[in-house]
Amino acid sequence: MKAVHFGAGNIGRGFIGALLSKSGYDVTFVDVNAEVIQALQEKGQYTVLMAEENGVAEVISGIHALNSVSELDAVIAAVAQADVITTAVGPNILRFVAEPIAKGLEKKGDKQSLVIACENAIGATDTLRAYIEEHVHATQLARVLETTSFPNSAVDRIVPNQRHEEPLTVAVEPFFEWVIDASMIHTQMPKLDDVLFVPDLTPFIERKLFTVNTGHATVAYLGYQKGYETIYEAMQDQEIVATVRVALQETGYVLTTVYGFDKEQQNAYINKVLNRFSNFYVSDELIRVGRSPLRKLSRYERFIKPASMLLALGQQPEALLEGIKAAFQFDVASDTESVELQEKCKASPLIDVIAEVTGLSKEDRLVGMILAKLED
Ligand SMILES: NC(=O)c1ccc[n+]([C@@H]2O[C@H](COP(=O)([O-])OP(=O)(O)OC[C@H]3O[C@@H](n4cnc5c(N)ncnc54)[C@H](O)[C@@H]3O)[C@@H](O)[C@H]2O)c1
Ligand SMILES: O=P(O)(O)OC[C@@H](O)[C@@H](O)[C@H](O)[C@H](O)CO
Repeated sequence: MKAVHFGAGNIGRGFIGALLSKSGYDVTFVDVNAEVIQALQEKGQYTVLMAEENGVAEVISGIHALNSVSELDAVIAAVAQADVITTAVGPNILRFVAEPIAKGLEKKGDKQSLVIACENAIGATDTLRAYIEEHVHATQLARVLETTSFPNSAVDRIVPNQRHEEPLTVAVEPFFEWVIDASMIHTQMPKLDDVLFVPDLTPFIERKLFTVNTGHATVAYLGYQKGYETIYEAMQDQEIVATVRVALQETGYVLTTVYGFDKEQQNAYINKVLNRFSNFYVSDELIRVGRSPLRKLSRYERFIKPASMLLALGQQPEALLEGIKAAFQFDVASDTESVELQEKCKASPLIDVIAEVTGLSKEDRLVGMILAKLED
């Protein structure tokens, strides 16, 4: 069995590539980062460390790697031979990896394969599939779609930015969850150990995005305002913990009401998530967790979608608004989206910026509430 994984970064090496390898796949990483690719090519293996007391180290071996810029033909050939093609590059990068995937799928003949985007976004594989379809020749499209499944998925494991003496080593939290929408697989089911296949992904991805990621982003933005550097540090601040807890009660209300998740189980899930954020052995910079505020403040993302749903259910978002306010004020010179957001806020009336960034109309109640909060 062969797998090609685009994105040899934190989650690529620390979770998806490792799980594919442990499930018996011959894994080829594809990345634009020449240093990482060269190191993987030279060593053919790397270490995954569990970020916990006396955490074990696992060696992931037999790894191949290709540079997606200088070895494009080989990337396309690898995709053509792969049973499973995955990505963890960031939602904004999917458009760039679509072409080599499309060219590989064109070349594969009648081989069955799966393409799965492992990104923090609702319908990420749908997005990738749409880009891929733009690059597949019209005469090949029907065959490619017949022989390829494109299931959406949700991935959960905190893997911070980090530096080790051995640069390929990656420390990860022990917890992990990879959920795949089985109803979107019409080809042969893949062999993926420790993956949960579900008949409908929507509740799972929304529960993950609106609990883990809403909570994480709330801690990051509030923590950044208070001058902390890491999630762990911010989680020692009881004011922040209290706000994030209320924010997760707000999203929890949406999740239990709309998807029927059991209230007790949702509370246990929230507690577990907050414990994960408090892991002393994970040093996760607020700047990583808050990265790309324009994406995080967009219509179907971790703040605006649950806040809109809460309003539609007749409840008022309070703590979510605190997080949204802090996100609008996230001012980090190294983050291009943060810089763009701050420039927008200086150049245009706030109500226009809020409507543009959130994708809501200026008349929307939530826009008015965000404006009032920002002017508070
Ligand atoms: N780190 C986490 O805790 C975590 C957990 C769950 C999901 N995710 C999701 O996984 C995705 C990746 O996040 P990450 O934290 O691993 O980021 P990362 O920056 O560590 O890794 C992304 C990798 O993609 C590579 N890349 C960029 N452009 C590319 C291209 N055109 N072709 C091939 N590779 C390219 C980068 O060089 C980098 O190595 C994001 O969607 C993120 O939301 C991250
Ligand atoms: O990757 P992002 O930018 O969507 O969100 C930042 C973090 O919240 C995220 O990477 C988490 O660590 C991860 O989603 C945990 O599963």
